[in-house]
Amino acid sequence: MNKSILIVEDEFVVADDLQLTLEREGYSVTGIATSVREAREMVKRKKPGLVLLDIYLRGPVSGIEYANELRESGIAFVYLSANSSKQILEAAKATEPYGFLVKPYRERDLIVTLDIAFYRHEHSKDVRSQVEVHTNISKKEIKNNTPLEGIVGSSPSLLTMLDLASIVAPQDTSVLILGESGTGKEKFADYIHQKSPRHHQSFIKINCTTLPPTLIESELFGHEKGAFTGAMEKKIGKFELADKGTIFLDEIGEMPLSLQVKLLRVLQEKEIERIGGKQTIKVDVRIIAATNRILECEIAEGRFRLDLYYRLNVFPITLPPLRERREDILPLAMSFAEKFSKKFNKPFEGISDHMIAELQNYDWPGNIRELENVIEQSMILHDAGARLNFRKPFSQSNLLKNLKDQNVTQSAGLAENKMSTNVPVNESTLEENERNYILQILKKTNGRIRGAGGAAEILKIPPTTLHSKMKKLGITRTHQ
Ligand SMILES: Nc1ncnc2c1ncn2[C@@H]1O[C@H](COP(=O)(O)OP(=O)(O)OP(=O)(O)O)[C@@H](O)[C@H]1O
Repeated sequence: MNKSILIVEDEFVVADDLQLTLEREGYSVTGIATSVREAREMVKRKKPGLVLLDIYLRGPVSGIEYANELRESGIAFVYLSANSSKQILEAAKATEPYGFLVKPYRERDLIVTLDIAFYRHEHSKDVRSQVEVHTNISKKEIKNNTPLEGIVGSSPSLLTMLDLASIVAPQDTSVLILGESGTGKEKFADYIHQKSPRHHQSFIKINCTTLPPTLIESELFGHEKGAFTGAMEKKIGKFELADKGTIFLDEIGEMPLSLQVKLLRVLQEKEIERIGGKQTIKVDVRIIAATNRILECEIAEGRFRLDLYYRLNVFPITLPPLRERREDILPLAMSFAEKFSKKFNKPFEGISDHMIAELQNYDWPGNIRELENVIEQSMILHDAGARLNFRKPFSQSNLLKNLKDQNVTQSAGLAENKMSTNVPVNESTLEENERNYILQILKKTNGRIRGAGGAAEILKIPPTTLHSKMKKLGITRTHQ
């Protein structure tokens, strides 16, 4: 691998110091350019493996503008900049750099960043060569022939992401799945595992928000007997359990900083240590991480480690929100309606025109999960002999109120555009429906009420309101 570096930096002292450090660390420095013009010429002549690029340079062209040329030529680059304002970070990010170092940086950060940058560049080459091998997996073929493990949709943006997932699946690289809540990140992680050579091994999921920080470490890495108060028995952590398989770390943006260091070690050294343990244990685990947070902002605010970000971000897949792929709404709705008609043993004779229009017009802030919930609610309330009708999404009200409104509307004989069931719903059925619905949501969130992806957020009501509703409906923890 070509480990030579071109320094593009117009401050002589900084450049000179960099050169000394890099050479001491075993890298070869192909030269120092003080402007983009010089850099272009040196890249052509010396063909460096990586460019360390200052953003503000002598001459009319900035480092960020030049970065686009480097990217197009397939040359890795890492920014060096004293300015890390949001605006600069955004502009830099758009050029897909292999790293960003904020001056003044520590020598150690420089070395780690370069190590990761070379590693990522090498892996992205593997992936690129796979793209060539896979050119026959066209989007059309995925759409028509390849079993998609329950992934519904044929919008170009979804198919592009499926293409990427199919390409990266057989590779042993980490994958970072980005996207708003409910866009299908876990579904994609599952798909990647199923399509990987590890598919006969375990696929272990862990949600970094559902466990208190004190428990995550033991959950991930395990502990020895007596490691801390309450550790009565030895516990094998998820990483050991996932050995030879895949681990899915959902909501990675929520992982405490102290654990991020340990995760980095798993990625770099492929080893773990149980809490209270003395020996290191080798693990062979592929990591797929997901988040709905903007990790760059988390990094800028000191909540996420840059080195871990670069390790995980070897192959990002960004899932589009449902409102940006409206053509998928109807196929998804149909597939959920069929699923729930079987589950609730209700006939399904298609979706009413009114409902189709409402589904298409709504913006789906909770994405596919919200659509699934709406279809589930509608199916619960659906009657035989009619096409499936729409009930206002939960976000606009609560179920009880909607049903009451609907009762009033029906008894007043008004043909208002609301979900309609043909028979009036009595109060006990309303309560039962609401109770069942809340229980289902709580089951999906593993009983979690608060926070991102919690039941209150899905139901679009404050957690305190949900608590009092649960109390009123007699829902206790044992029910969940
Ligand atoms: N393309 C799809 N086809 C069919 N079902 C889907 C698709 N994408 C997601 N789903 C379903 O939508 C629901 C939400 O998906 P998933 O849990 O994968 O989203 P997520 O992005 O991981 O959500 P969160 O960020 O809240 O964890 C799940 O029930 C999943 O099975």
